[in-house]
Formats: sequence, structure tokens, C-alpha cells
Amino acid sequence: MYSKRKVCIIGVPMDLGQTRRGVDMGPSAIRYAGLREKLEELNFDVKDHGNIYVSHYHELEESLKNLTAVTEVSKALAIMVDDVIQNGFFPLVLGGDHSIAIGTIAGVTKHYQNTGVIWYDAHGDLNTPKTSPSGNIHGMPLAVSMGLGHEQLTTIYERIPKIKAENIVIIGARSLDKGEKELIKEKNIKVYTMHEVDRLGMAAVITETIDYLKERVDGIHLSLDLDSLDPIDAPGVGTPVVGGLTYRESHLAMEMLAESGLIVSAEFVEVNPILDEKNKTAEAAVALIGSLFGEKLL
Ligand SMILES: NC(=[NH2+])NCCC[C@H](N)C(=O)O
Ligand SMILES: [Mn+2]
Ligand SMILES: [Mn+2]
Repeated sequence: MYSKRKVCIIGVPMDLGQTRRGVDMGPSAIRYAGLREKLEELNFDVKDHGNIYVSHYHELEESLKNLTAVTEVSKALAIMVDDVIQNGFFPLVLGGDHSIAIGTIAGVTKHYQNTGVIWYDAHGDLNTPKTSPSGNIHGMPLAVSMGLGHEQLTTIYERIPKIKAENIVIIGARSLDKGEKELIKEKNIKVYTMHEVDRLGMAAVITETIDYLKERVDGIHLSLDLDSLDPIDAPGVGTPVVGGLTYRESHLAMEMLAESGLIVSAEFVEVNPILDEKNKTAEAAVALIGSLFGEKLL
């Protein structure tokens, strides 16, 4: 019998992983841009779980900013994502700053032996408390998922590491800190910086990414930071970096990932409506989500 594909939206109004206020409104902005309608148009059975609770208490004096609160949210999110997958839904997580990936990945990796991750981002988010220039946890979630960083974060949901270095592909990088570059070399992480995207073109980058991951993983999580896009196309982000991916090549990337059939979960993060222009960045997120879920031009 034909059954509808099921997707569950989970909002995470997290702004504690960095210091620019407003990114907590990201989930509302993305919903308001027509997310549910888009998914229903594509014939999905859509459930919206609402938002995970995030406290408003900011302990900015800690060296790792808001560690306790970020840990609490990560745990709650991991449980929610785990549950959603258990019930046969595709988890679609809306940020919030990128620290939420710690919880999303903890929940997803409960269900796969060898999860792959595509980290679509201007940044590597591979800092540890030792290498971080800012103390902002949104610059650390990929390292945490590899088992590197503060114990309180790496031990969430027990399994350490959640992701193997060889199961990661970073796309769109153009702002990497010194310690991140060292870690990439040391662990031999596959990275397509803007240089490779320019040289090869996005079609080849995604083809290579899929070929690389498909023989080693049993499911791929897409973690898409809207600052991967050029600030012209996505101005509403807290840490914009010029010289980014275009709206068009990002659509192509999403379409090709949809065709691969390997994506098992996704999150769209760092949308900050306070910094945006008429919700442009949230609208870009919804358009990209459409392509990821199989929308075609014709
Ligand atoms: N998810 C993000 N936007 N991360 C930006 C991180 C910026 C910088 N590398 C830091 O660690 O502070
Ligand atoms: Mn980023
Ligand atoms: Mn990021």
C-alpha cells in the first residue's frame, strides 16, 4: 500500500551558543515563510512538534558560554529527535544557532551504526574549548560530535564519538580558525572549501560527496548553516562571510541530495530575523528545504 512519507518539524529557539540576539526567532521566521505549506504541497504527512524549551538565562561570564543551558537543550533535543525517528518520521530541525547540532546528531546517531554528516557551512564548527577564539559553542558542534570538546557535551546520549572523522564532508568552508585547520589535517576530514566548489562546480562536489559517503555510511544527516550562502542571498545570519555559495548552486546541491535518497535527517540553522531583510533568509531556507524534499521545477 502507498503510504505518505512523514516529516516532523522540531523548532529549537536556541541563541545561547553565540552572542547575537535574535537567532532564537529563527524557527518562527522559517515557519512563517511557509514551511508547512511547502511540505504539504510536496505531499508529505507533516507534523509540527513545536519548539524545544530554551531558557533565557545567559551566563556570559563562563569560558564556555552558557554550557549548562546548552547541555540541557541538547539533551531534550536528542530525546525528541530519537523519538521522532522511532515513530517513522524524518526529523526536520529548525534553529536556532548551530550548537543545536549537538543534540540533533546525538538523537540521529542512536538509529545508525555509521552516520554520515554533510556540514554545509562557511565555518568548520570544529573548535574545542582550547582552540575557540570566542568561547561560543556554535563554533564547536562538529568537534563535539567527533568526541572532542567539553565532556558534558561529548557524553550526551552516551555514544562517543557519534560521528567518525571519515564520515564527514564539509561544503562551503571559507572561514576556518587555526585549530580547525590543524584538526582537519590531523583527522584527514574531507572538505570542499569555496576553492574546490569554484574549481569543480557544485554538481561535481555533490557527486563526489555522495560517492564518498555512500560506501561507508548507513544514513546521512544534513546540517545546513544558512551562512554557507553568500550574504547577498542570506543576509540574516549572525556570522556572515563574504564570497559564499549562491542560491542557485545550493538549490542544485539540495536537488542532488534528494535524488540520492540517502538523507535521513536535516537541520537548517542560524536564521536571525533581526538581521534579515524582509525574511529573505528564512524564505531561502524554505526554498532549499523544498528542493531537499524533492521539489522540481518541472
Ligand atoms: N555556526 C556558526 N555560525 N559558527 C561560527 C563560528 C565562528 C568561529 N569559528 C568561532 O568558533 O567562534
Ligand atoms: Mn557558519
Ligand atoms: Mn555553523
